[in-house]
Amino acid sequence: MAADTITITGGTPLNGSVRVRGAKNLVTKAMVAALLGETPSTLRDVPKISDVRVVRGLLGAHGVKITDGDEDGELILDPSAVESAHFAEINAHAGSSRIPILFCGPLLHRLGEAFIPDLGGCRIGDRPIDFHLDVLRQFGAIVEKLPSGIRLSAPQRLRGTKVELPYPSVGATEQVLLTAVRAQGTTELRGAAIEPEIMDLINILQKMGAVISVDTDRVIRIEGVDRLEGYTHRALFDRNEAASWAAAALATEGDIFVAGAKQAEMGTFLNVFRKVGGVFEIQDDGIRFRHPGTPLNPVIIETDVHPGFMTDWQQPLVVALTKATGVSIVHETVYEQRFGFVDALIEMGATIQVHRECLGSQACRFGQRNFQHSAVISGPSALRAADIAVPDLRGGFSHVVAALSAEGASRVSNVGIISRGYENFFEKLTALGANFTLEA
Ligand SMILES: CC(=O)N[C@H]1[C@@H](OP(=O)(O)OP(=O)(O)OC[C@H]2O[C@@H](n3ccc(=O)[nH]c3=O)[C@H](O)[C@@H]2O)O[C@H](CO)[C@@H](O)[C@@H]1O
Ligand SMILES: C=C(OP(=O)(O)O)C(=O)O
Repeated sequence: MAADTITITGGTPLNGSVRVRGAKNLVTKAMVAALLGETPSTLRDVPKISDVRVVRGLLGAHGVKITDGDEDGELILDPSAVESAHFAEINAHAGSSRIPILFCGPLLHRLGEAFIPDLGGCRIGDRPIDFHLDVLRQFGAIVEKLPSGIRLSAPQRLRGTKVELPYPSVGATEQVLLTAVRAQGTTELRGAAIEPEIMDLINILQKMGAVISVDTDRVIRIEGVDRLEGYTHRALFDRNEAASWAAAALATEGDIFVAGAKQAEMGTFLNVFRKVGGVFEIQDDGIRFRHPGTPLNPVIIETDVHPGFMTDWQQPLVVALTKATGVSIVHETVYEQRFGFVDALIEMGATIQVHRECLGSQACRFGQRNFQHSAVISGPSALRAADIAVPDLRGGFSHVVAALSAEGASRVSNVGIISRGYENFFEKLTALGANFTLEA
């Protein structure tokens, strides 16, 4: 279903079961890693989301042959005929994803050149790529800013280096990993991000023949090798999707079993879910999340890099916090502009104020810089229907959940963006008993 506007009649709790497959934030990078292998790779549990389609198109434009395997969600990626692609072709495929920047290291190793297209991704801050370009330069890449975009070249083999990131960026850490594994010599990365998706990417690279050790205090050491093989891997589950459905269960007073969710990668979320009053049951094949049937509690949260409270969990949870009795505070420390989505919630009757100050125990990078990055949510509020437009992926999920928990019929436009990160979103809503119609 490709409809972009949905009419939702709220008031029905979401009850039932949904299954999450491989994480958007791992699967797409695993697909890029296949470029590094001399032999084909097999990736399992790949969800049908638009970010996967974008990366598939971009790999195809570079000569990678991708076929579906026998199992549903299995991709075979054959990189034996990798070739350069033209700027126009790359830009045409780059779409709404941020992943194209991660092609740089593998393409520099294989072809000696790479182009960086216009990047997509959610507009929740400036999202510069300075860390990426700085580390690529440190490996020996030449970065040229041309009128048509950024071209990178590696006249000689890239060399291992000592890198220290100013902030534990997920993407820049992956950039270092995907570049260092085939560079000459050892790379030491300090200030690395250590999100579970990064650890799973390291698992994949190790299967390919890489030598990577994760030390204490955000230090990762990579010993470059001359050759990597293809891998076979089942992707880590999408903990961000799982957290979204958990928040939806709370906001709609429902009960949702998320098949495929696992405790280990969700510990920080589960603590907060419990503090809000949510009830969860860890089972062998998933986690059941439900509303307690009594009023929800307010909480104070600061988003942070792993093992902190993930920023991508914040937006869906805020909807549930509009229903809690008392004042909740969310201090967003990862992105400077991630509260645009609350305007729609306010229009629907939520009481939310957004502040420039750091309302938390840590002064973050955005304090004193005029970014509205702390939200104060006072509840409980009975939300009412409105006509709203989805601003970004998680904001979109939140808007849909707000409409599902509101009284009356809401019209939510631009819902197509939600397919960037949620597989079979409308089918899942139907399975959970949501009352909605899609505009043709
Ligand atoms: C596809 C993917 O995996 N997306 C995830 C990834 O995004 P992404 O990899 O883009 O996020 P980063 O961790 O790099 O960004 C974190 C912060 O660092 C800043 N920064 C980053 C790079 C840079 O060169 N310069 C710079 O200043 C960003 O503007 C942001 O404020 O990690 C984020 C943080 O967990 C998640 O919210 C995204 O879902
Ligand atoms: C911010 C997100 O993703 P991206 O980096 O792909 O925009 C997200 O998944 O919430």
